[in-house]
Parts: sequence; structure tokens; C-alpha cells
Amino acid sequence: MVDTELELFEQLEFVENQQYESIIQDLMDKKYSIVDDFFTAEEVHVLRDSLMRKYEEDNFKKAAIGNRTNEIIEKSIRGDFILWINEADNGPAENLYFKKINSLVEYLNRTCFMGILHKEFHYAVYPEGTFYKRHLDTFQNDGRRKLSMVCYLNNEDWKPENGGELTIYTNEDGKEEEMNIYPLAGRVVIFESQELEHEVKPVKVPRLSITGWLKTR
Ligand SMILES: O=C(O)CCC(=O)C(=O)O
Ligand SMILES: [Fe+2]
Repeated sequence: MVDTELELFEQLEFVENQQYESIIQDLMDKKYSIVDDFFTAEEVHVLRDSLMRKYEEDNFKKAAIGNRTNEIIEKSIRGDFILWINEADNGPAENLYFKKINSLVEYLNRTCFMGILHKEFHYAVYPEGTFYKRHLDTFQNDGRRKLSMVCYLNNEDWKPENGGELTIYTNEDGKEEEMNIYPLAGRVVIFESQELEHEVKPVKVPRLSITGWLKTR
């Protein structure tokens, strides 16, 4: 192919994606985006099964604070159990997960020049009574974290009484506001890692999710 043909081909290949466009618009407007049904009920089911199998095999460990080489386990700050997911080495459920994530990442890099080069994701289980106190994700000592992404894998019948809201604190002209987000199955929340403080309110029944970060160089 000559260069002009190649350019034309690349233009034709690009299809605007309304869901991704609204994520981008939300991030520009308010630094976070809530996407319901990012994963279908069937996909959530597959991912939840995989999480539960690994959890029962006792592969999870108590989440720590600080960076990965300087970990401190502090129950008064966070009480969840996590398992890091290696994209190169996993099963069909995780492949399904990364396929969707990679499609979004490609779109962000292509349309917004976001420069996402790395990702890291872990499964998380918050047992009854646990929480994660207000924090900024860069508290993990990683300035490369650009966007935080949480995907909820709870049962379809999750109720407000279960607690476990993700509370995001926003600041408009010096006035702090709280946005409470329920961890509904298939819902994904994306927010600016360096900008928005947030917390997970105490849960009354186990709360399941995949949390991760899209990172720049
Ligand atoms: O599970 C959530 O809603 C947020 C988790 C979180 O803030 C974190 O792992 O850093
Ligand atoms: Fe966080």
C-alpha cells in the first residue's frame, strides 16, 4: 500500500463509539464517569465465578498500603483481600476482561492521545465489616497512575442496605461534594487517579470487584 492509501484505510477503520465518547466527555466535565452495564450479566457471571474459584483456593492476600515494594498492612485503613491479575497468564474470564479494557485503552490513546502504556488490575473482596478509608490512589506512590477503574462483580440483587458505596469527593470552586456510587453488577467507575479522593464505605455483605489502573510511562 502507498502512504495515501494507508491513511485512507486508517480513517475508514475508525468507528466512533458512543459509550467511549460519553466516558471521555464525563472525564473532561467532572473527572469521573459511571458506566452501567459495561459488562453484561453473563460476563459478570463468568468473572464472578473466576474470582470465587480463586478466592476459595485461597490465592488472595490482605491488601496493603504503600507501594508494592514497601507494603504495610493496615486494617484501620483498608480491609480488602486482593489478587493481582497477570494479563499474559490467565483464563477465559480474564481474557474477556482484558479484551474490553484494551478496546477502551486503544480508543483513549487514539482519540485523546492519553498515552496509556501500562495497566495493572487486581480482583478484590471486601469481607463483611471491611472498608477502605478516604484516599488518593497515588498514595500507592505511583505517579504513573492516570485513570482508576473499578468494575463491580456483585450479585444482581445488590441492595443499598449492603453498604459498600464508593464515595468520590469532588471539589467545585472550593466546595466539596460527595458522590455515592453503589457497586452494582456490571457497573464500571473510571476516575482521575491523581485528582479525586474517594473511599469505600463499610460493607455488610462481601463485596466483589476488579480494580485497576491505566498508567502512563
Ligand atoms: O472498590 C472500590 O469501589 C474502590 C477501591 C479503591 O479505591 C482502591 O482499591 O484503591
Ligand atoms: Fe482507591
